[in-house]
Amino acid sequence: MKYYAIIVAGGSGNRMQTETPKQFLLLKNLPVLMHTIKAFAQSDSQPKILLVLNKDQQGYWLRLCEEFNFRIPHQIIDGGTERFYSVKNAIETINEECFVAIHDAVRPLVSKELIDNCFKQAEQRGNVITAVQSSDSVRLLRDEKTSALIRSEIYLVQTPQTFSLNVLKEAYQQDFTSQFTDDASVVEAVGYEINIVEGERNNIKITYPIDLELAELLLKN
Ligand SMILES: Nc1ccn([C@@H]2O[C@H](COP(=O)(O)OP(=O)(O)OP(=O)(O)O)[C@@H](O)[C@H]2O)c(=O)n1
Ligand SMILES: C[C@](O)(CO)[C@H](O)COP(=O)(O)O
Repeated sequence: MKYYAIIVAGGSGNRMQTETPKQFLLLKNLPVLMHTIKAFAQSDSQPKILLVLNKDQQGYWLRLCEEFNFRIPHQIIDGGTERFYSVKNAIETINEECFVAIHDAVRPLVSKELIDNCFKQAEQRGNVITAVQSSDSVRLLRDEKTSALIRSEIYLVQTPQTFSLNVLKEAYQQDFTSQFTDDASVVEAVGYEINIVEGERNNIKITYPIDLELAELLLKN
């Protein structure tokens, strides 16, 4: 079976509030995005890597690759205005039967073991997304009233999210809605059940400044 990894790095990082988009910030002296690509390149699955980048940032990325002597092969795809369109652009370039892991560039601590497990489980079950059970109590706020949810039923979703290419091609024909916050929600909307595999607690998404500080602490030397 062939494997692909779509690494989405087409965002502008508004919540991070740094001039340089967060995917290019240094984490232990290497841009965040390079850590992420390295994890996929080191996996046994050896996926073909598609990197989605905003057109305006592609030149900057190529200069970073020179500066850091970063030689892992990857194909650059133009980003879209929403994560949905960034993923869609990448899917449209793939034309062979395969399994595709979609991963946020800003989750640089993903392990190669988790990546390999996702490809293996997706082949067995059709699709698989990574998630961890909530360790906090959770409440729903609706119509100004809060109510407790059953914590053991709540999963916090991560990436990689891995699917067969055919399923992704079908799902990404849909029109975008703001409820599509990840790939699982897009695939579910065309009728597929989504399978969960245990994620990793340190597979954090760098969203706010504190997340970068946490990643520095969590990253093994
Ligand atoms: N149009 C977009 C928006 C997001 N992403 C990517 O999707 C991942 C998860 O998105 P998020 O953390 O929301 O990143 P940003 O959109 O950059 O952040 P913000 O929402 O704070 O602006 C990131 O790796 C981001 O680069 C993308 O490829 N294309
Ligand atoms: C895909 C994702 O990382 C799963 O948790 C998340 O939904 C991305 O959300 P964001 O608002 O685009 O950061």
